[in-house]
Amino acid sequence: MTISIWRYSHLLLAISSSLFLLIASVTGIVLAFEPISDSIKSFHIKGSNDLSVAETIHTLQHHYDEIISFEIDSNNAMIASVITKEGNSETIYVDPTNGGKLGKPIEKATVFKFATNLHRSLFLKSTGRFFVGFVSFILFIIAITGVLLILKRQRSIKRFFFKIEKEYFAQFYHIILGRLLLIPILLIAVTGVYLSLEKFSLLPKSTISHQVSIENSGSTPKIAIKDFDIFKTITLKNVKAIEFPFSDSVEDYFLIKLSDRELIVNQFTGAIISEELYPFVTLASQWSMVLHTGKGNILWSTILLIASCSILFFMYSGFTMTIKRHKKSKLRHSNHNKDESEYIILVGSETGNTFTFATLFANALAAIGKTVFISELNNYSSYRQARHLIIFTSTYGEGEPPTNAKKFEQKFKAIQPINSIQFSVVGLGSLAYPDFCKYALDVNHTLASHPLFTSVLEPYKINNQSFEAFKDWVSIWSSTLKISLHIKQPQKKKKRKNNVFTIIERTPINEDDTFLLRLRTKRTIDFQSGDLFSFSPKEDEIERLYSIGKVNGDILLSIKKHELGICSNYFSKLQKGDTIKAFIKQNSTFHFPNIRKEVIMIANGTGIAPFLGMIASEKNMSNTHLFWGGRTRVSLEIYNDFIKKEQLSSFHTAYSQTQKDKIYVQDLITKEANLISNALKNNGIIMICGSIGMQKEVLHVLETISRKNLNLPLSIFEKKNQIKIDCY
Ligand SMILES: Cc1cc2nc3c(=O)[nH]c(=O)nc-3n(C[C@H](O)[C@H](O)[C@H](O)COP(=O)(O)O)c2cc1C
Repeated sequence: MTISIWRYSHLLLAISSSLFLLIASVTGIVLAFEPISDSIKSFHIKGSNDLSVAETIHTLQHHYDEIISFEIDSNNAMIASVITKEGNSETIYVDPTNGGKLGKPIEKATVFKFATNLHRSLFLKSTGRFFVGFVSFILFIIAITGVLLILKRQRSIKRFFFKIEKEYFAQFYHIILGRLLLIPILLIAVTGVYLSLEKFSLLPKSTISHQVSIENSGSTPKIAIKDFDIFKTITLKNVKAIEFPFSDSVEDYFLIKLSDRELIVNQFTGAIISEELYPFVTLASQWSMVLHTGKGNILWSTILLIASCSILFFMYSGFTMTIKRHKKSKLRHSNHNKDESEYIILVGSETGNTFTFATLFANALAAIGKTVFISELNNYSSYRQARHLIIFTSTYGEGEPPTNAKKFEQKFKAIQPINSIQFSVVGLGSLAYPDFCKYALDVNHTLASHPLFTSVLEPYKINNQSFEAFKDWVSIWSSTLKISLHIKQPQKKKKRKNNVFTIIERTPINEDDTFLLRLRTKRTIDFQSGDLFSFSPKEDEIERLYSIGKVNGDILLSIKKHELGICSNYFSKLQKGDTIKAFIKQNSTFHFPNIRKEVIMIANGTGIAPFLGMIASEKNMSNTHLFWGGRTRVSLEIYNDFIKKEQLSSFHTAYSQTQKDKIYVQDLITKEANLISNALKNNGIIMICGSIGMQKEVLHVLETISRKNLNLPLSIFEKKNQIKIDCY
């Protein structure tokens, strides 16, 4: 299957460096604990950072016979090399406030020594160091290609942190963690590369050469060290190390290493003999070390720890995603070659889901003895025996083709068909995106504009990979072509963890064969009205989804019993106290808006269920209007208890069977054109729930109103997510 260049690079680099990344991240996890452990055992004395160098030297000189040097470690503790009054030479941690000995420097723990060597050089000396540096560079590229993939998915930089549609655990958290930990991972990679370049002396020279000023090099006027101006102004906070003069000779001096510069100070007069800023390369090395190791900063080392763990997770989730995609996109072998086949099936798919449908369809045709050829849209060609072309394609970006369909249009223009062909296009997409199945519509348009291609059916759109909708299309297509097709069930999905729901109330079945179920579960589940109740009956294990109303924490379902409906018949027999196993799927694109806006709720039949929950949960519905279409007044009765008319701004009903002239919900909308156009203009939300037929009619009316009253196409408001749809 064709995959985009960025996904390909991301994957290839991840696979090729996986072993090294595994070692680097596991040792990185171990090493992240070192700064934490060091800081717990630190000899840092609180408040000592603010002592001046003058005070500190004065205190130490009282306490020790001679001071050779001292340095401040990454945890702000002072290590000094001294000669004690007893004449012993020692390197010890001292308390700068009183000069007292605190302890001896602790040797690095064996586990950290081992992890450091493995992390830095894989115990392979220079060769290993080179590999580690190179893998850091690869990690950097993996992170950048990851960013590009997220940008492609989110469609703009502005939307980088916008919501991600959850397909499955590995995919969702790969993206979520990738966004959250992008900066630490980039820093780990860049600093890793920098430190390796430094080790191989590939960076510009970073040593300082001091220019000694002659006029400050004399030994007069002699001043006590504690009175040196420069020592009085520098506090320990800024000091990295100080080397004391080797002898009383005027050529020997204090060497002061600060965080950004080095100073040479006359040991008699306290005058600055030389002052040099560190070059950028040295500062960058210091920063790289701190950022790469987290030394001296527990918060940063904790972030590094999380980032190292996340790299392991990315490896797991990345491979899971790849295997999943590969499995889905594996094309079954066509039972005939392209020039022998009567039925040509072409697939446009980015992440493999569309292949599942196309393959089921191809199998069904092959099962009744048809010659079938199935391939990717990019492989479009001429087909000697073809009579039917069936295209299944998803849509990406802003109505763009998936990667394996990008060349289709160009090839279609270039290749002359041999025979006249009947075609059908099935779009797989999601209503969560403004350009729902747009690419399928484009393909349909391209085919329709060719004289040798004849359309069998209107292009058909499938939302969220609905198997039900797919089966509907197969049945329409096959009855149009007078073929009897049997679609075999897809492979059973891994069982999800169902919850047990108890029926706590039900209404009798009314004259429209509709009834309400109220369900409760013992476990606390976080859900909202508009989410979906997922139930898979034992008979076929195919998932059915029902829009939920949430009423006082219970689930309210409105169900219409269909003569042959496995689920609706099963539900219709459930009595109070019965239990069923199901789970709740989040459907955040159909939640009531959080921000107070005008909301127009439009439903027909059982589509009212989520709105009943919204009315029950929302205290303030002063800006909310409900439009509902049913057969008769009696149809409304089962819902009456939940509709608080006085709470709503307005409630409009359309009964199709009550009067001679049928009135549908779209007729009510036409009548209230001003209400609708004002809501659209003022960023209000229109929510539609119910049958696909009603959705089509309502959208048509909304389009007309929008164009007439606002002079704008409805797509403007669809793009701004002002139209929310949950129809089936
Ligand atoms: C990043 C991204 C962008 C998408 N853009 C659209 C879109 O513009 N229009 C649409 O109808 N569906 C869009 N979808 C939904 C997919 O087309 C839908 O999930 C489809 O079933 C995926 O099929 P595939 O796995 O075969 O590619 C998008 C999905 C993703 C992840």
